[in-house]
Amino acid sequence: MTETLWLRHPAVCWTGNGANADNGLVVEGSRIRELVPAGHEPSGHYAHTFDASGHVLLPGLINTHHHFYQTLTRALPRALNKPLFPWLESLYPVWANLDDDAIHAATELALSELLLSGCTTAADHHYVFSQLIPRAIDVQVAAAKRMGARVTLTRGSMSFGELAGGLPPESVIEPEPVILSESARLIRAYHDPDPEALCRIALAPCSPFSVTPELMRDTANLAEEHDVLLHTHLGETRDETDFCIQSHGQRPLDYLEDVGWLTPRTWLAHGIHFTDDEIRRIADSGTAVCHCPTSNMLLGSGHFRGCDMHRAGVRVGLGVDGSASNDGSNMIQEARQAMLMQKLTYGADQFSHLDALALATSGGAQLLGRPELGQLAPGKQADLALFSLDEPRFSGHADPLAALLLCGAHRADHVMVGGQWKVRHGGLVDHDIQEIMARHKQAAERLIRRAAPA
Ligand SMILES: Nc1nc2[nH]c(O)nc2c(=O)[nH]1
Repeated sequence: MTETLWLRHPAVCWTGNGANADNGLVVEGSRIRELVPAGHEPSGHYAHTFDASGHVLLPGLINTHHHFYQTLTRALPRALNKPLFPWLESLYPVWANLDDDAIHAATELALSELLLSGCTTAADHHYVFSQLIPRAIDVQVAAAKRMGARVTLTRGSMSFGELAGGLPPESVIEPEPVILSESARLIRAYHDPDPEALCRIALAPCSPFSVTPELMRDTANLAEEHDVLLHTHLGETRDETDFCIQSHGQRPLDYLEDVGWLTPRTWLAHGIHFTDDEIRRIADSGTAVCHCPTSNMLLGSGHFRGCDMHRAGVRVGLGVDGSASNDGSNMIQEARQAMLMQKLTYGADQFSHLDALALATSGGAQLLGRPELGQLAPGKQADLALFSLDEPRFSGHADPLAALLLCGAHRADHVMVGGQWKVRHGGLVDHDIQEIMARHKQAAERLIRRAAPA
């Protein structure tokens, strides 16, 4: 018989769907078997119990946009206080020196940081390939497997170099036939469509200023052929809009439609600079958008129109973005940032802590095509995060769920992925975080040493 575990007596259990689980829930194997309402006990047998008292129990958080490798270039002086284009131009030459060890270390570190913040599923956008790392995604697959988090690894790409009028230097662009054949190889090797999947692959040409329209079209066809998702940066800055008009003769959304990407297969990162009519077209097409509040503030990219998107019916999720423009990978903090940013943009009564939690859970599950994640309900995957409120920052609170975001929770106490504990008592179960940090720090130092002076 599969192991059964009753997580009982949480301070609050937020299921994300209105169902009552005041007395916790029962996990059987990799799934949730039943929710236990107030005053009830589980209806069937359970072999073990877990005392969740004093904890807020949530669905595992879902991060829908990251660049794990950027954890190696956090708070880098040459990139500070710059908007997107100069920021990227200062970092491309550093990222050109990434190697397999660096990618492995960054993937482990980023996933550790995410798990410790209550995140159980993460989408990574890796778009830097060079002769040093022709097979970066294979390295990420191995590292993610070691960490045990659920991932969607996107095969990113850059093909539109500065000689042809794009933004990135030639050192980080690849020939398009290589991008396409590698994308197909990775899907065949690693994409798992099973609802229990720990690893999926999606295709992600980087941005309108770093790939050609031809690559966008060919990638859309490939995604259709293999039934995988599409991801790209769009609508992030005014510079990007100006670039699109000058280089492609179109606003970013027209460009997206023209290359065959305005479809439910696509989720966009950022999505800030859209008109009302463009938001309506995004909603009508079923295209989804990932909001990255901290990065948008740090790079001064603009105000995400979350409430307008919601009213129009756009599917919206949350992402920490890369750790060179955040510079952390903390999903519960990112939910707080989303709440604050939307309140600032629309008014205090227009976006609540519950709206932010929905973005960070069921919103993300929808973006990544994972209906079995993002909510607590019988049959869903047992991906859970438990936060202790036994910290000075929460002392005196009246509402545990509101306190989580208002008082600034930053660390999960226990985290489960597919029925397996990955974090217990605020620490990784299967790994030594000090060892992961030591390897990561060495890789970051090596990378900076190799880079030419700014
Ligand atoms: N926030 C970010 N935006 C981007 N656009 C692009 O082409 N690359 C990036 C990136 O790394 N971060």
